[in-house]
Amino acid sequence: MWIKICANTNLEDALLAAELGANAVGFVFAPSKRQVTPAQVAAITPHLPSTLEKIGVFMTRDEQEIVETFRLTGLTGVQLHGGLDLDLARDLRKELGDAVTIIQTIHWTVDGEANNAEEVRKQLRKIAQEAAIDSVLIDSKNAKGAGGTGVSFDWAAAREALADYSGKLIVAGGLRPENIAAAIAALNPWGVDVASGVEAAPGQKDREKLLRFIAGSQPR
Ligand SMILES: O=C(O)c1ccccc1NCC(=O)[C@H](O)[C@H](O)COP(=O)(O)O
Repeated sequence: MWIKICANTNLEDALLAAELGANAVGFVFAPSKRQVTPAQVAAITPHLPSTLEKIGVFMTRDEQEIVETFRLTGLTGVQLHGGLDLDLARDLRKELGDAVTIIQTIHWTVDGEANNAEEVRKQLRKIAQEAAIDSVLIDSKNAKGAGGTGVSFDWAAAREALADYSGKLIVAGGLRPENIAAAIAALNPWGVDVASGVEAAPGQKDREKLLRFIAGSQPR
């Protein structure tokens, strides 16, 4: 199982995630209580293991902003969190080549009347035909935000909509040590991603929670 520990704001937490077995760490450039600047991330990444993936999370669809941040910060991947924009993914692939891992986020709205299953299916069909995208991350969205919500979506309802997608699927949204095994059992993803569920406080990771989350992500 590929494991990404997201929304890191300091070197100690990112190193801890790596030490405990995470495959990737994330840094949020999107507006958030965990938002970091390119300068902060540029100071952190040189001290991380070279084998650890370093993913920047972007809400913007401004290609130049993403490219400049990628080049300045030592990232290995970008997570496109601001909606599906195939042109943006293609342009980033063209500009950054194989050096970048491109993760496309899609959302499951947990409040309101959205027809999530149909929308998710539609987006996955488009993504399946798009070579520029390496993997898909499905995350919860609610009135308060579209990332780091700490709220899980209805896995049973999503299961069917996700089943036809044969690419790399990463599940996020409200995952915690207590529910990670159930999420994996329900959705059989390629990877998992967490931000608030392993924190002691916003932007600060908790060693015990990290340990339990990573242990719970292992196959049984
Ligand atoms: O983590 C944030 O604060 C955040 C804010 C805005 C956009 C994205 C954000 N995080 C991106 C991630 O990949 C998170 O891990 C994912 O949204 C899950 O968060 P959580 O529900 O807190 O585990």
